[in-house]
Amino acid sequence: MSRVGYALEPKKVDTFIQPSFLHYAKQHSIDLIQIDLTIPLSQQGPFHCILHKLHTQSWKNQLQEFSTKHPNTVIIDPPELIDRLHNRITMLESVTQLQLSIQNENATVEIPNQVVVEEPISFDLGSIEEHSLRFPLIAKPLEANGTVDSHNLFLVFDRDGVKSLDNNPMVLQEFVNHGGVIFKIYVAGKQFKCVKRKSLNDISQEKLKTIKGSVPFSQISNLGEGDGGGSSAVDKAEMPPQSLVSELARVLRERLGLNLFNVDVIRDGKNPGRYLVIDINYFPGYAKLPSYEEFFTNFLMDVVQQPKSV
Ligand SMILES: Nc1ncnc2c1ncn2[C@@H]1O[C@H](COP(=O)(O)OP(=O)(O)OP(=O)(O)O)[C@@H](O)[C@H]1O
Ligand SMILES: O=P(O)(O)O[C@H]1[C@H](O)[C@@H](O)[C@H](OP(=O)(O)O)[C@@H](OP(=O)(O)O)[C@H]1O
Ligand SMILES: [Mg+2]
Ligand SMILES: [Mg+2]
Repeated sequence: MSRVGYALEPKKVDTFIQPSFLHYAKQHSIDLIQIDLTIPLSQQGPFHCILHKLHTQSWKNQLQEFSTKHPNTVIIDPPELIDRLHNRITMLESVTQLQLSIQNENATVEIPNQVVVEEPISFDLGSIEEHSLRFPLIAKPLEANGTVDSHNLFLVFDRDGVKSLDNNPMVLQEFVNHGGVIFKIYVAGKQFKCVKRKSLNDISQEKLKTIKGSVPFSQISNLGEGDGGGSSAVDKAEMPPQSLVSELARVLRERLGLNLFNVDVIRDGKNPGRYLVIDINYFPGYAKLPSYEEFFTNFLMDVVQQPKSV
């Protein structure tokens, strides 16, 4: 039996550590063991591998100490590399200037045009022109550290909308119409899977003439059905080419130096060969994937069979 320790928030334990997963992993000689956060990590183990999604300095110190004492334990993943996903600018840096070699596909992968606003109240609106940003924009807290606040997004329709934002560092990103469907590529080491989900509806030119200021994300669904969107749009949407999905998963895994993440990708409604990465999340909700038990166990088997080289 290989021993895999996990250190996760209680909510994540509830969703991710399902009995079906524990059972499937055990059948494949993987024992998943909950790390007791009330006891120093150094007093626990041994572990072939440690999975974690905790970001306190105390946890990072414990991991560092454990790793020094037990260099053969694989830490999935290094905290300093995970930290790059906690800032919405550094998160997307690995995507810029991606030269994907996608066979037989006329496709590009980019990120939306965006700018950081440190203080919305005193923001120099001239920067909007300077960065050639076009309304509507989507405003996202710069910090993406898993807190409720980090998911408080706004649609911004004009300059007054920028001024009305909460006075925290934000990223202003161009909203790209994409037919109301988002593609989520889940990566776990060499394993990857792309699924489609409902996303924000397109914003029509008509609507743009009538809506002013900014609208919090929680109210965006009240803007009406829009053009496209809805669950039938999801059913009808064509998946991105498999070669794009596999290349994106492979290249990002290499560039980020991470094993566990998902990538949110949209397809430009005006240019179906243009794909945009809008978000990358560390250790996402794998349990939402069909047969996640097998998907994740395959990953763990790769890790324990080839320590330190996944
Ligand atoms: N640039 C964009 N253009 C169009 N739609 C966007 C854009 N950015 C985000 N969205 C929409 O807003 C949603 C939330 O944005 P994003 O994924 O960046 O936020 P998040 O808080 O990090 O979400 P989560 O981590 O839960 O996936 C996306 O799933 C998509 O529907
Ligand atoms: O709350 P933070 O730490 O930010 O992480 C969330 C991610 O941002 C989301 O992307 C995850 O949902 P998806 O797996 O549907 O992307 C979401 O999955 P979950 O709610 O199933 O745990 C979380 O992992
Ligand atoms: Mg997202
Ligand atoms: Mg996110």
